[in-house]
Amino acid sequence: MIAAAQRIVVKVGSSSLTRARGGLDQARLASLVDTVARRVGAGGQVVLVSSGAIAAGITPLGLGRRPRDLASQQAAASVGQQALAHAYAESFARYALTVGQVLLTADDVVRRSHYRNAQRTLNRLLTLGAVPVVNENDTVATNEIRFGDNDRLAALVSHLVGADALVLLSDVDALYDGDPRRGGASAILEVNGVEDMLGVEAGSTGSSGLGTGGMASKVEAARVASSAGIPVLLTSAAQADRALGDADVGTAFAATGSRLSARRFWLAHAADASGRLWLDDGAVSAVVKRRRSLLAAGVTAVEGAFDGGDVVELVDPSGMVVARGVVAYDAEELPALIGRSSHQLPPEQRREVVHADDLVPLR
Ligand SMILES: Nc1ncnc2c1ncn2[C@@H]1O[C@H](COP(=O)(O)OP(=O)(O)O)[C@@H](O)[C@H]1O
Ligand SMILES: N[C@@H](CCC(=O)OP(=O)(O)O)C(=O)O
Repeated sequence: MIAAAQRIVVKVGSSSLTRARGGLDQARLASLVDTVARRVGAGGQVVLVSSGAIAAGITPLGLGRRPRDLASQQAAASVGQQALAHAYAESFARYALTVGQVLLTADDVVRRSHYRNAQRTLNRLLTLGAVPVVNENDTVATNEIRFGDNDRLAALVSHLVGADALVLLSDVDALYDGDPRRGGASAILEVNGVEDMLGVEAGSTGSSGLGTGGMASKVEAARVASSAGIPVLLTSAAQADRALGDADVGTAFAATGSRLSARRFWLAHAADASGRLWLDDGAVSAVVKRRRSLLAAGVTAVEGAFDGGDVVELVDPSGMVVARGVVAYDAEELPALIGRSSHQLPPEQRREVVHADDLVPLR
């Protein structure tokens, strides 16, 4: 799958680039660069999503360990990102390759107008033969608006650049059915759909204390990318060379959905939801299976303060999110309409609550 891909996004975690007590591990970074450069030399295009700014700033600032407070994390990222960019530039220069640093905030990927901006820059860097090195812009991101971990960022960037595959590199060689630190867990070689994930426990803390998100955020990123038609390979940075070749390593997540337009992908995965609509079983089946518009008759409850035109989540009677869409009414208007069929409503209130064109099922 990866061997045949032309444009790929490779995401590498903090734990794979930095030493246990912080500070960049130049040898591991150089080995990753060797792998990426080989691929680019063979005509492939690679976007590198690299974590490690905060971890790389720990030693130069004498912090001792990964800081917990936002201001120190921002300071560490400021120092560490600079070191990271410098190290990549020097290392890729061994292959006469130029790197372009792209620091994104969640807003740059989540707001549709900004999305196109980032897309244009990344595409141009790639066509000019440079290697874009992407990270979250941690120095200005606050807790409320930041991605926090780069797995989700990598999934969004994969869609943004129309990647043929996403490779997630960590310190563990595959997804296991339980945390491998506890022992007795078995590696999962392929994930072809949600049924392969039943019973899998993906922890949300990393082993090194340097990264964030753990395996849970990688599984979620793999779900986002694969459901939008992008296959994902999850393995360790130590196996990167084999992963980008044609060796069978790690866990392969098959593409489960088809490519979505930028707008539908944004609706499904990137946009912030301002509220929730609870659906009865009939409405769930109409929306998810038959791809119909959501009518007021199938809505049982409304949560949140939203205006018509905002994005909301549609949830089934058990509370599971089954779709997201752009709602046509303000939150205050809906209670008077829900549960009523169209012929019971005045003509001006007979429009769909969420039109099928503005709705993306998530199952
Ligand atoms: N089911 C699982 N399969 C594999 N690893 C798991 C699982 N659950 C928890 N983990 C832990 O997640 C860690 C990877 O997460 P993290 O340290 O955040 O990575 P990174 O810094 O590369 O983003 C692994 O080292 C492993 O200990
Ligand atoms: N933007 C942050 C990434 C945060 C992080 O640690 O992510 P990861 O190691 O991918 O779980 C940084 O560069 O430190």
